[in-house]
Amino acid sequence: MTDVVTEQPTDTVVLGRNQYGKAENHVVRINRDTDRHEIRDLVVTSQLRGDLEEVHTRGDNAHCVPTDTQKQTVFAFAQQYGIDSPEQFLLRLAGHFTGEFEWITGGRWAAQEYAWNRIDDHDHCFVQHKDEVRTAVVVAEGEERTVISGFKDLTVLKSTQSGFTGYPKDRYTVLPETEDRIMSTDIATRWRYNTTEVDFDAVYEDVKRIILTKFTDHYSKALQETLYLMGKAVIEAHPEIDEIKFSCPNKHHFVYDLGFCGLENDKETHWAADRPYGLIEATIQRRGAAEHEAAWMGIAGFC
Ligand SMILES: O=c1[nH]c(=O)c2[nH]c(=O)[nH]c2[nH]1
Repeated sequence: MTDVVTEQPTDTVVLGRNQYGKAENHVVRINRDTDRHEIRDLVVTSQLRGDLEEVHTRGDNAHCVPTDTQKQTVFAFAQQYGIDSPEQFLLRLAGHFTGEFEWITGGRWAAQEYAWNRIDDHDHCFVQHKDEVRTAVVVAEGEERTVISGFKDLTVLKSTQSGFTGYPKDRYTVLPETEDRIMSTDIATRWRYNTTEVDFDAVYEDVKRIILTKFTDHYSKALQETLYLMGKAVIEAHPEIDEIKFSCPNKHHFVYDLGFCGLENDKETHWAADRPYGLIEATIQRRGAAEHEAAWMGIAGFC
């Protein structure tokens, strides 16, 4: 063991302002009390201030409430008290930390909330309250024109009616099977027209509508199945579209284990992990239609 060097306060430096904590705890709280689920989606940062002099100057952690404890508290409070509003949630955290630890005299608590709207007033399917980014590509070869339209960053979530079972298991498999999980993705899609005689705005809106409605209307056995069903519905409804591609992250939402503090968590409080994520890509084509590899050249991120 190496010698522990404890720095003493000196005449040359003093500790200035400081605060510390756990940043960007992404907590998704589903209220499942009735079949009509409610969702609150917050990214919460907790930082403590107070008598932390010796934590810094002597390496004495007696006053250092771990950032991990701050994180656990955020998830435990989401489960225990729910999330009425970001402000109320942060005030509760502030009250807790300053009340629980007498040397913690203040702090800073911040949140960003992602708002969700119901898809078609659905009970448990939501689309994030932001606009997607629309994309368009035209490729010319001689007289031929090929149009590929699409969008990205259409974020959707179903809080139930999704599972993942029946997959092969080997010695590296730890994932438990589930028949009830959150499924969420940022939909990126592009579709290729077989004609330019199209009301592009109208078809765009209809493809988006079909994709959103399809997302809601089935129990999903995997994101792969849902992408296939969405693509199939688009191809079937639009004879002017021969091919549609998807590139969609499976945005994992892990049920937060709150057993450490005796709280049950029946798929209500989730940690929305940003990385790693599944990446599910697929092309759905009209049977018998000509392929057009050259039109896709230069469009990255789709297979
Ligand atoms: O919908 C899913 N598809 C997968 O391929 C997969 N793999 C995994 O671990 N979870 C999931 N979920």
